Amino acid sequence: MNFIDQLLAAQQRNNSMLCVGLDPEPTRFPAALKGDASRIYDFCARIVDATADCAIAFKPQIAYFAAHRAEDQLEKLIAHIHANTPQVPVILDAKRGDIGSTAEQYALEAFERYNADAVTLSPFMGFDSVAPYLKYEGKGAFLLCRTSNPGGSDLQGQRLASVPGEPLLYEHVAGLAQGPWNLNGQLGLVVGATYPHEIERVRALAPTVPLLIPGVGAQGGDAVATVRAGWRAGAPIAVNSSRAILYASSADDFAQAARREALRTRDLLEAAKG
Ligand SMILES: O=C(O)c1cc(=O)[nH]c(=O)n1[C@@H]1O[C@H](COP(=O)(O)O)[C@@H](O)[C@H]1O
Repeated sequence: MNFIDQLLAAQQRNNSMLCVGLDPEPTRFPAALKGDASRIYDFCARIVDATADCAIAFKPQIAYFAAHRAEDQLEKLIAHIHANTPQVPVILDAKRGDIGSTAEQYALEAFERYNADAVTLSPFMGFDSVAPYLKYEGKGAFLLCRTSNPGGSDLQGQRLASVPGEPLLYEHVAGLAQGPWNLNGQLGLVVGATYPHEIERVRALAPTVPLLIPGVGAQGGDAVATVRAGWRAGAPIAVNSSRAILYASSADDFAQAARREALRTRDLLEAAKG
């Protein structure tokens, strides 16, 4: 099954557009695990197991593992998800972007070392920096388009006078992902939940690609406005929340609290479909 079909199947099975972000910070772990980077896998596996039936995807952020020399725990975690929850795909949030020869190594890392189903990429270096990922049949790649942070507009909001129609940079990226760059039909776009107007614009320019939409929860994005702007039947959206779910409780009941917050967010997103 290719990545987009995996997303559609998980969305249907779990009635969910919620992507559970796995951004483990040992200093925020509950007392029994607190400060212990060797317990990153244990913490994340508990979250995965508690939210597996209400997620469209899991999104581990690689920096939270690499910073703690915990790449082996990330490998083990993704293997755990595939073994126990094969119906929920894994998006490796690595935001890679480099010349083709280096991109080949990054693609190998994402899809063979970690066995992720999709990866996040920066499109800043152009098509030849994205192409190596597209050689992996069935794997997905999300291009940063209009990111959730305020500084995203510094570059993404600039107008391209030399491109027909003079689009803003993020609009141009959306058009490339919907059209000429989408060689294997597996490209998606990242658009922040903090900018619903821009989600709507991206959806108009890229009506069929999947959208990864981070920014609900800790960043304060509007879940209802996000779904209204981005959801269309047949074009999946994965709305990510990380810290609000992971750290819903700092006590021993952290996994149950994560589940409650995941269910609450999942239901809010579903209700907004109208
Ligand atoms: O690519 C991403 O996932 C991403 C893009 C973006 O525009 N904004 C954004 O916050 N993210 C990631 O989404 C997650 C958001 O985490 P919370 O703010 O804790 O929900 C982090 O892992 C970010 O790195």
